[in-house]
Amino acid sequence: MTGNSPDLLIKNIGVLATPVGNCAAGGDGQSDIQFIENAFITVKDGVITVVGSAENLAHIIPGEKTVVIDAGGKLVTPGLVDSHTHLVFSGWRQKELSLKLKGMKYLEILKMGGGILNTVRNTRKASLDELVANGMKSLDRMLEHGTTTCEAKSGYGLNLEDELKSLMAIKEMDRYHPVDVVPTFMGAHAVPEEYRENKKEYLRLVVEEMIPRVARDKLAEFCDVFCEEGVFDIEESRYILECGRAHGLVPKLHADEITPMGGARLAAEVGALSAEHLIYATDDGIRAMAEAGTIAVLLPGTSFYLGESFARARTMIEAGVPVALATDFNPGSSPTESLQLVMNIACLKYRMTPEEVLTAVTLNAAAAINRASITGTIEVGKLADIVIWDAPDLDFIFYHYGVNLVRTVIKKGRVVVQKQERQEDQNAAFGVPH
Ligand SMILES: N=CN[C@@H](CCC(=O)O)C(=O)O
Ligand SMILES: [Zn+2]
Repeated sequence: MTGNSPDLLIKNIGVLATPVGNCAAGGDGQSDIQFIENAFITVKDGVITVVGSAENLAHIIPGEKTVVIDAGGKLVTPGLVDSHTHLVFSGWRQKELSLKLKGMKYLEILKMGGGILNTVRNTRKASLDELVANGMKSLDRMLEHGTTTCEAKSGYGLNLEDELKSLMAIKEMDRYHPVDVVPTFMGAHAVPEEYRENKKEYLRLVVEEMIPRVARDKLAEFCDVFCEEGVFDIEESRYILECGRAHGLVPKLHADEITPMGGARLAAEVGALSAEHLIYATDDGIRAMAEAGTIAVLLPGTSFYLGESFARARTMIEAGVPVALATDFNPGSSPTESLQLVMNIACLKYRMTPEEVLTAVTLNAAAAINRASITGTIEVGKLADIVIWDAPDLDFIFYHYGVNLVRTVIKKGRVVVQKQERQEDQNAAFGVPH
């Protein structure tokens, strides 16, 4: 009897909101959300076994060991998926803020040897353990804000040894932290200072030494390149991504972030799973992505933080490109772990609806890192990655902004975040003299 009873029962869900399916949703499909009122969920061995509405709850027989969570009539969604982060680094860059306020541009700071190159100097000096400790702290913050899976890029090592160290740090974090961490190799994040006069030689190092080693040691699933003016141009980016693919690394691309370079089209041409940023993607690039089925990973927090324009999310959705949203968490252009904040910015600045945003941070984000068959929706057979919000409905989390509205986070069926609830009676007692 106990053998068949669920490990976890979440009951009294006011409204359960989830996309459905295992594939990225574009066009009208981006706003297809299933809403179930008065819902419950059961979980066994970390996997969702039943999603039902209250009238069927009587059929569920909890065992002695079943953990029962009362969702208190609140909103429940899938755990959030952050599909673009630069999680592994040492040293924050708060000094750049005053430069930015004086009008200095992101690429100017990089050209002076600051920006990414500043972080490279600090990351090279850091030990593996230090990188893991820094990353774990940020993963804690992500989890508190509802993120249950994230992607993480290397790219602050920029030599064989330190790129491997960064990817090993990701592996360690994935092993020890409840958040699942999916690794991307990004040795082509910048040209390191020692190769400034000899970029060709750095390209050779990436292609002939780093990629084969990363692939051999199974340290990454994806290969990403910063395709940008003064960093890697279109043909250099194509060369690196094709070499990565030949070694089994799926292409991704930082495309058209600060300069319109034709990155969106390149991503489509090389069969990239996703193109990221896309602030200056052209109509032609967007069409090419729609035809190729490339997912757009948009990063509105970065536009907000750099004072740049906002990507044309509505044009992309209307063209049928599936849109995902991510933090771009990094120490320079987007120092935030909160996907919730990004959801708010996307709603208000991209004019994406709450339904479109929910798909963008769950199903589409999972698809952008090849995880849509196991997470990103609340459906039988998927991992029990679930958030209970201190909110009565989906609209509320877009309306009440700038605060953390997560109440409970469940990862693979285990409660990993539980906020202290204010008791009704405590509320009632408020203002009563002692
Ligand atoms: N644009 C390139 N890489 C990061 C920024 C990294 C940094 O500034 O340290 C991004 O995606 O925004
Ligand atoms: Zn990035």
